[in-house]
Amino acid sequence: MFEESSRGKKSFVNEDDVQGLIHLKAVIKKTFRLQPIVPLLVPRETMRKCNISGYEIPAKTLVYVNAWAVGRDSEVWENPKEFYPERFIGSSVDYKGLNFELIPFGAGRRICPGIHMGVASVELALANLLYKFDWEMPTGMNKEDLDFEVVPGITVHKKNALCLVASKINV
Ligand code: HEM
Repeated sequence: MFEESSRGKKSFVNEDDVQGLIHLKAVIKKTFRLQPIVPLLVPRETMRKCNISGYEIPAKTLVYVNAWAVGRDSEVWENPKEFYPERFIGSSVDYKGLNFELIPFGAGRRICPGIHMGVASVELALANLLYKFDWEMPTGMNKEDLDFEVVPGITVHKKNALCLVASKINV
């Protein structure tokens, strides 16, 4: 992700530096796909009667779009449950609302207006944590012990905190 020789030398990884971190960006996209923060987006109400894939939807029906399920749909994603962020490297699939298979920020008129601020915050925080520290699981913990339980709600949060051991890298 970073050149090992230059790691930790700057005081802060900024937005320009982040643009070159292709692998980090792919990992974030992959995480948005499998663990969307707003899994059912914001509910819609139909304005008039319509037909979606053969289903008659009456006017004024509350409709939820399941972004969580879309991100795991084997009809659009090969091996959907696999941790394989490289699938996004060189791919034009993005989360800006034009590719309906990846909609962690929604799409259309009600797409998240904070998308750029949200992405920049996640990228900058993660890049700086990885730039300054090495990260390990606590002794005795294996990747099989990682738990993905969440507290349900319009936005999801981890049920149990992920505890990791951070060691500041020597510059
Ligand atoms: C990683 C960070 C974020 C994620 C994943 C996210 C995701 C979403 C999603 C999925 C929606 C619903 C879109 C839809 O139903 O089509 C939404 C709506 C919204 N988001 Fe975000 N968001 C993030 C950050 C932000 C930030 C930083 C702001 C403001 C500074 C923001 C403000 C809003 C607002 C105001 C709406 C409602 C838009 C409307 O209904 O017209 N979001 N967001």
